[in-house]
Amino acid sequence: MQIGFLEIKWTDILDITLVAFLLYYIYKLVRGSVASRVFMGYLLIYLFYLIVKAIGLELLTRILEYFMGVGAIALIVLFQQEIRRFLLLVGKSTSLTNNQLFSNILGTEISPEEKYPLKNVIEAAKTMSSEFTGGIIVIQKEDDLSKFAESGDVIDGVLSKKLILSLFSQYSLLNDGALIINQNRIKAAHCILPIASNDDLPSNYGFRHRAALGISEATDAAAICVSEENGKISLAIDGNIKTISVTELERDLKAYFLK
Ligand SMILES: Nc1ncnc2c1ncn2[C@@H]1O[C@H](COP(=O)(O)OP(=O)(O)OP(=O)(O)O)[C@@H](O)[C@H]1O
Repeated sequence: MQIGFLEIKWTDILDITLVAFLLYYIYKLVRGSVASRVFMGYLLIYLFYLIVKAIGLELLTRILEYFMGVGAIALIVLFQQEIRRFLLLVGKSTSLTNNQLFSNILGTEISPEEKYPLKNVIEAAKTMSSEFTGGIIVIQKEDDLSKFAESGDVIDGVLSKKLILSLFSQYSLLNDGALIINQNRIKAAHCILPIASNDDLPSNYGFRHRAALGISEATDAAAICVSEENGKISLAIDGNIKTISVTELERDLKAYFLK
């Protein structure tokens, strides 16, 4: 195909489409985190490098080339969480056990409702909210959370509303920190989560909310945060946190885990 003086082959269109998808997925993964600013910074330097190269400023081109060479390694270190999530995403969508046919043959099929028994968690959050009991409940998705579970106390008990409420009760020695849930088991309580680096958060979001946001930035887990101060429920997913009603909590958790 000829557009003006440009000759465009079908491979060029395929190339541009694939790059656009790649950039879109990278943007989706880093959106809202500090990594997104680093990514934008690197992109701007790269654009500057292209301009400098086109103009023919050789010394500056060389310096920028060296800088970007080292920068690429720095980016891998900085983006290791995002790269992991990206690879998990790719692996997940091509995984044999996710395929209906293979699941039936292998007999490994578990319905999403069985895998993520959200009802107990939603009920517990509702009660905690009405009683102004503060707490963070982290629901594991694909990413392994054992590193965070190890920072707390092992529970490994069957998930139930009563157990969640007992662990967060004011008389519990484990009511500080976060609860980590994996499928139908409460893995650990009293866990320490990474604190979010995002500094555009509302002033009423203290360390509890920042910890909930932090785990959602670092992994694909969802974190429910109930405020001790005002009983409000917030939900952190994919590096975003918002204060929501119980009905919205149910809707959003189902959309995230069951679809
Ligand atoms: N890194 C962390 N990981 C897990 N939990 C944490 C972490 N940091 C703080 N918390 C929890 O948050 C509590 C302190 O909450 P803080 O009052 O600072 O937060 P907040 O977001 O204002 O919540 P609230 O609305 O409930 O007051 C601590 O007692 C602890 O249970």
